[in-house]
Amino acid sequence: MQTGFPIARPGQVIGLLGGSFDPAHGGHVHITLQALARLGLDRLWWVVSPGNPLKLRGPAALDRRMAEARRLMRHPRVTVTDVEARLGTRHTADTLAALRARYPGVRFVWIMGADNLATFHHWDRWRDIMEGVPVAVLARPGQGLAALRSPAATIYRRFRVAPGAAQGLGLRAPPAWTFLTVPMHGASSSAIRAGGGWPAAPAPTPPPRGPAPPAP
Ligand SMILES: Nc1ncnc2c1ncn2[C@@H]1O[C@H](COP(=O)(O)OP(=O)(O)OP(=O)(O)O)[C@@H](O)[C@H]1O
Ligand SMILES: O=C(O)c1ccc[n+]([C@@H]2O[C@H](COP(=O)([O-])O)[C@@H](O)[C@H]2O)c1
Repeated sequence: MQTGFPIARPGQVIGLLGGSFDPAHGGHVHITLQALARLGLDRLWWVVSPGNPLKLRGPAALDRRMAEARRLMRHPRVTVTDVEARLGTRHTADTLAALRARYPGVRFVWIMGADNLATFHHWDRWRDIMEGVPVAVLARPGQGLAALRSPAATIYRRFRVAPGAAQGLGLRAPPAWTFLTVPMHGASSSAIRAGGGWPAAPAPTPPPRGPAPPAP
């Protein structure tokens, strides 16, 4: 099992799929395999977040999410990592800056689902992210239009890379982003949580029973 900081060599192209993974599911595996096939990556890391800075509700414990992600995602070119907890970063702009400093010469590509492109302009220093690393966006059911009409997509329209050229995305100078209309997978962590597959927190303990009410 991988522990500590993952290994990467200068010149390698590493895809970063950041997420809460609360819990990991088939949609994450699906876009990972699509990204590996379509983006010319040497490796892909699942960057399991200590907690999305925009989400009010805290996720399940990091150890638990890591263990479940590692159980689900088994591939020789994929590493599940808690680098953000190790680096002490939460915002993606900080994570990318810290990774670039720690891994000189490694080329990182930020990977996300279409729902995140739609709200990308709310992220902290989102333009620094766009201008710091190439970005790959993968289709997600019901999210395509909002993503492609989003402020981020509109402002960076000129820098969009055609899907046919996406194999070389990681070698391009940013800003450079692509939208891959891959076959879609409908899984989401929120649906799993809502279905009771992964309770957000231990079930509340019922209040202690008091004495039985007096008989009427
Ligand atoms: N089914 C999917 N198709 C495409 N992208 C996905 C899919 N599921 C997750 N992603 C992407 O994977 C990354 C991590 O997702 P995350 O861990 O938040 O899971 P989620 O299912 O989106 O969670 P939630 O439902 O709680 O928002 C995000 O960039 C998200 O857009
Ligand atoms: O940096 C930000 O402002 C920011 C805002 C929202 C989401 N993110 C990152 O986006 C990734 C996907 O988040 P999530 O919770 O949708 O899985 C994860 O790595 C988050 O840390 C980052």
